Amino acid sequence: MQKKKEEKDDEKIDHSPRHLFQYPDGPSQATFFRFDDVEEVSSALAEYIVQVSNEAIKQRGKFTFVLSGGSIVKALRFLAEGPVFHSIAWDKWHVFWVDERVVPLNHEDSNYKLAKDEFLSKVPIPHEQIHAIQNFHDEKAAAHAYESKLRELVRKKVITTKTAKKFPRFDFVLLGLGPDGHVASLFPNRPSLAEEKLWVLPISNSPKPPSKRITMTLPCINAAEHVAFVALGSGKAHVLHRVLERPALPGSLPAQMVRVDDGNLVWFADQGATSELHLENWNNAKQFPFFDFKQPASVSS
Ligand SMILES: O=C(O)[C@H](O)[C@@H](O)[C@H](O)[C@H](O)COP(=O)(O)O
Repeated sequence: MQKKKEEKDDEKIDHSPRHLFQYPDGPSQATFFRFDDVEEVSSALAEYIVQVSNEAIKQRGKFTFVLSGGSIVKALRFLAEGPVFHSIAWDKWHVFWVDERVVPLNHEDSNYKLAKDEFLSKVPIPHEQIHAIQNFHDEKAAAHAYESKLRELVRKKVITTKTAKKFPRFDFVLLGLGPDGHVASLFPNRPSLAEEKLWVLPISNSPKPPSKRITMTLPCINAAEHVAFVALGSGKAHVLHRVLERPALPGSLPAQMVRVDDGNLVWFADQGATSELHLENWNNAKQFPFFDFKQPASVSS
């Protein structure tokens, strides 16, 4: 009888993708979506992005979308396919990067090149609305130049800001999860995690190659309207368990420091990535009907 009940509870957790997850050591909350495999995650992520994009375009005629590097860029492929592709007003999109490596934009290590090959070359976003981080072979100059560019786009009202805080408010930031808990190019136990004023920082000694990088700062990420983490595959299982279920020492897990100030933090993960989570302890998770995945995306006017 007891076993049957447990099986039933498990089933409820496994098959419902919507849970309101509360971080272990504070009031900050995130919505957690769990799916069977990468295909399902990619399709749900595409629908989520469509919904956020259409809403932003309806409200202010633009959508500001911030990309990461890493394996998750491939998960954007459903945006460039079928009815989803046709439901997006691509000419209203502005694309940014949360981090970049100091290599030429056509180099194999470039996050811009990865995004171009996997996604941007398949969708009609006007070239001048793709705001790559130009690197000049010097991470300090590049970080400074990108922050100036973002500030100029705030003045031109392409990017909004929060009135009380002086940080850009991007509509959507997409983040990958590093095996050591890093996010963007913000690595564990580094002074860059404590930055409070700057929007973009140079990184000179990244433990993940290449060592020279440029990254948005935590307050810049946390000021966004929607931040989505994507964790795929069993290689992310242990770090996902640490980030979601174990309070960490300050600075030791940058991903745990992503706490969206006044917006939505959402996790998308597959079975492999969630295999070390103790979902049976998530019984307090409430159903959170943030949006209905089954609704067809509407074309915005
Ligand atoms: O430029 C980068 O290196 C990234 O922006 C970085 O933060 C990445 O998203 C994670 O390291 C996850 O990468 P994988 O998904 O490839 O493990």
